[in-house]
Amino acid sequence: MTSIAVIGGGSWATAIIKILSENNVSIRWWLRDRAAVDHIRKHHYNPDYLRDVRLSPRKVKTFTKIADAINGAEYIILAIPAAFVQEPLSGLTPQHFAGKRVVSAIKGMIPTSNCLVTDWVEDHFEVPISQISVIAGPCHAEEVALEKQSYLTIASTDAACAADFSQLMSCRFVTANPLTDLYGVEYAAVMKNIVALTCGISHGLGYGDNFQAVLVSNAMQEIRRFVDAVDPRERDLSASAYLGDLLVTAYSQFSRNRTFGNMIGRGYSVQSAQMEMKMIAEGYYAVNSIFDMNKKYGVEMPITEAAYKILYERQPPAAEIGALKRKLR
Ligand SMILES: NC(=O)C1=CN([C@@H]2O[C@H](COP(=O)(O)OP(=O)(O)OC[C@H]3O[C@@H](n4cnc5c(N)ncnc54)[C@H](OP(=O)(O)O)[C@@H]3O)[C@@H](O)[C@H]2O)C=CC1
Ligand SMILES: O=C(CO)COP(=O)(O)O
Repeated sequence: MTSIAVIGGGSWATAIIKILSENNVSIRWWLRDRAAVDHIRKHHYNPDYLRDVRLSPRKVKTFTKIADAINGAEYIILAIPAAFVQEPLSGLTPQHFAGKRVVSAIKGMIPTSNCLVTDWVEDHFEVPISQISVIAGPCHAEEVALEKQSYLTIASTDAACAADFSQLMSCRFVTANPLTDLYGVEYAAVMKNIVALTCGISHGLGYGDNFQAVLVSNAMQEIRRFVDAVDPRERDLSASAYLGDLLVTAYSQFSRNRTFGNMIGRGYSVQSAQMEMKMIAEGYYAVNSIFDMNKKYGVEMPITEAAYKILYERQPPAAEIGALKRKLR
């Protein structure tokens, strides 16, 4: 039986636990909310996210201290939005991570340093990069809860590491495939959130499917330019880890980033949209990180720039999407 610590109590953590529970695993789940822990111990479902997902008390144990959750675990899965992942892990040291594999389920960047979560884990906790992987691919927690057929990609620089964890993340309704393009997959996952957010803004402004199709096609080219500049290597961006993830997030009713953008397009301020949404839209933070990073690379990125001007320079969405409109082909 494989022992796996899951860090984070939101929708994606809950969905990942549902997938893993289909296999021969023992799950050590850390949530920051004491009341949620008590509730799960008593009622065997998460009171705040995906309430329909039943949690096996035999397989899933909850913890209020991270060090206890990761004690004895072979894998540590991080499933907290990137903007908030540092604080709960701040009491941990490289010793806590020694000999363990780390999996990032996070599609975001550490905002204070603009670094990928996997780079942060490697630097901060001295985990060899070959022992780190990411969970990627087009997969919404809500559809996992409904057991709708889904596909994931597990990316690691080490093929065996990716293959091993792919097995654990495959079940009746999920097929997980390994890939060795760790950085390409991770950057693409961060950037698709920016695109979904911009799709949402356009939709909120009244733009239709015709416009969105062109926006998404241009976005794929923007992702290619940026990823090639940051981590040049042969990769097939039409694979589901890249294009598939972009499509699901840009078009799905479940997308947090699209929903957030839609509110901005309809006139909400960033703060009021964040307050109204019960979940976190990673894209808001990603816009700032990627925009900032690109000062070094100088890649042509009209979509990210438009999103940055709207979200961080408070430029009117209608004017910025209007200007973007003239740059799309
Ligand atoms: N949802 C999905 O379908 C997918 C999500 N992802 C990625 O998974 C990651 C997690 O997202 P998701 O589960 O959807 O997010 P949710 O908004 O559903 O949950 C956020 C989680 O983060 C916790 N959190 C918020 N602020 C803090 C904080 N300051 N300190 C500690 N914990 C905090 C929340 O705790 P609390 O409940 O106590 O507020 C909650 O457990 C993101 O990077 C996202 O991009 C990837 C693929 C699919
Ligand atoms: O990454 C995700 C699905 O693959 C979740 O992000 P969204 O909720 O914004 O689509």
